[in-house]
Amino acid sequence: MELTLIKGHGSGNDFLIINEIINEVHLTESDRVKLAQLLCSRETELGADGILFVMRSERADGRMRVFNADGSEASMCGNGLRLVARTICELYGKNEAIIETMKKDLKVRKQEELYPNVHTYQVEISPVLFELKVLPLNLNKPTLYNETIKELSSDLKFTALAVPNPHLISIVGSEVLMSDFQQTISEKVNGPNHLFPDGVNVSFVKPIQSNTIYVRTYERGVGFTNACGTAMSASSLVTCLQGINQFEKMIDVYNNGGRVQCMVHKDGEKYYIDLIGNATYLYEASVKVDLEQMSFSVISKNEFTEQDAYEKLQVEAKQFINETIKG
Ligand SMILES: N[C@H](CCC[C@H](N)C(=O)O)C(=O)O
Repeated sequence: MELTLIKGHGSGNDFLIINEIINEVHLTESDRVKLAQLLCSRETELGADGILFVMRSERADGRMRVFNADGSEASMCGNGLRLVARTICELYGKNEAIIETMKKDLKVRKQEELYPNVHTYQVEISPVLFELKVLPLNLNKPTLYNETIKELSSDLKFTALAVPNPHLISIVGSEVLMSDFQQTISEKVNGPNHLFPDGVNVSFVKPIQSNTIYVRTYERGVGFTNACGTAMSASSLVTCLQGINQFEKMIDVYNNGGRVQCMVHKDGEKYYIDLIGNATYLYEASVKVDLEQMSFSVISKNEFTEQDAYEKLQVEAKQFINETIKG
């Protein structure tokens, strides 16, 4: 089959966007799994953290399905949703839209630029669920809020939540952040294990100053990524619950791929988060794919020029991280 796709990124979390609305290909479930495994491999000319399939929706402006590099499907993807928001808004000439995702239809909209000449979108991260059976996390309790998990560590405290993809979050100091502890426990909970049978995204969060945090995430189905949008949103919420940051105030979230902003809202007993960040296109490519042979070739590639503007944001973010955390 022949496909055109766009490679883009949100905070350096990179995706291949396959727009099924304009491609008019018919993809089966197994095609999607194979496309993710084949095209996302970093050994190939493309390579990415995941694939975003943009589809028509019967009730919303568009629909997103996200597959991790290992072929597993995720219920949600914050950085990816910004790219899908851009794709749908530009396709239909809109400034805001509703995107159907696996668990919920979510509001998205074009936003003021986060940095000069950086395409910026705001996406809704919701629902937020704390019940461990939703993640799932097999512990003998209904929720886990700032508590230890004895199988992982005797002193680090974790909070587990689904937004609605599953996250395990710990607020840590520089020493733990610099150690290889995150990798060790992330590999454990993402391999065959009884605690998290479906795996989990693991984030370590370092508060930097008022309304400013740094988040590093080991993603389920991928490994360490530059950033994870749902993880940064869930982490922002956890810092608000712990009184480190405030609800309804903009939080700057630094990550290894740059910076985003999160605002955490409390609506009665429910929480939701606005995630604001870049939706940057890198190139458009036409590819010829043979899923039986699991091979592909790139027929043409046209670069966008907008990455130059994003790199300036990235340089500033890196400098800030080096001075405040690693310094
Ligand atoms: N690895 C994640 C999906 C991708 C989420 C992400 N990259 C984001 O920006 O939210 C999972 O299996 O739940």
